[in-house]
Amino acid sequence: MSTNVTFLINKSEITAGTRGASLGPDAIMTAARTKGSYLFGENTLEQLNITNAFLDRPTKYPFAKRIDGLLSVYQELNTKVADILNKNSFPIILAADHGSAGGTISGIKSAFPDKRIGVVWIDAHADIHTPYTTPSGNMHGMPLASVMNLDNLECKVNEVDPETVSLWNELKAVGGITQKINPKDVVYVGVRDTEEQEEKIIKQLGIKWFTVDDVHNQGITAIVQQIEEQLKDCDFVYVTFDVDSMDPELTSYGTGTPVPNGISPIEAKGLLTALSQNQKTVCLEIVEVNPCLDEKGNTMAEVTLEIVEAITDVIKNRK
Ligand SMILES: NC(=[NH2+])NCCC[C@H](N)C(=O)O
Repeated sequence: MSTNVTFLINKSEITAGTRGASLGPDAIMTAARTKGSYLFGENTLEQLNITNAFLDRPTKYPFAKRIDGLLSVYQELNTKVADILNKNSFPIILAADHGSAGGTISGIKSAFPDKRIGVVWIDAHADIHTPYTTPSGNMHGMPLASVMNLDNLECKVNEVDPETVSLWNELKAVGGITQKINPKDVVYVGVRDTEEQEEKIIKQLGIKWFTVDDVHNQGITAIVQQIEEQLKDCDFVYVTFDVDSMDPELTSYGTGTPVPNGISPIEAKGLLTALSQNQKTVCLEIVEVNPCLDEKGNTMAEVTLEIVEAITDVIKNRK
């Protein structure tokens, strides 16, 4: 028996600060067509509603930009991801920006409310801000805090209005369970661009963090072993891959918030294929390809496609 894969395309790019990530999933599909790959025709493909019209009017929430739109994205993802999992299919989400990852996690938790879910967060950024601590107001910096039910008031720098607070609390409650993830069940890989408010809470919560140097020095096998050890008490694992975890010099600047000195595309592929082999892994997400910013044509999407092809192959051949 092989595992069935469902690609879920989410083109809402309302949580990043730069424009164009909504074209990321299409850029990956274009890379596939150029290459003559039928990856997206051979597997089930579903689309989420697009909320990008929120970008065409001002947002009312400076410390949680377009949180009203993101709430509907979370709600839809919560239902869709749970549905795919309940049909025994494996969701691979190709999303525009990272802000929606909290909606994906809500969907996993809704499908398995009594199970403990681990998260592998492969990214240049920690994405653990809250409206109280954000330097930018961009919601793609907050998904992890939303699923761990964090406010981080200790590091508060923003005076947040009551309407934003109420939307933030609604966002955290999507799916009915407010704390979906235990901080001990989160592992960072490649994170290297954080703010002080984030560093404080990461330390306080004791979140496991593998740096780019750890990946270079210890190698993929050792890192994956330690990730699995850290998540050994989890029933299921969600892996999310922000392409800005990779070194822009070895890929391209085709992503909204590139950061120098990342992991290599070979390391990324090794990491993701190894994590896909883990039977506990039930959902993968790939985010932040932005072809509008790509100085090398469609390179970021091409590099990403190779990784998507490799993980799909591993998952489909899983027993
Ligand atoms: N997934 C990402 N690209 N996140 C970027 C976040 C950048 C910064 N920490 C912020 O909150 O604005």
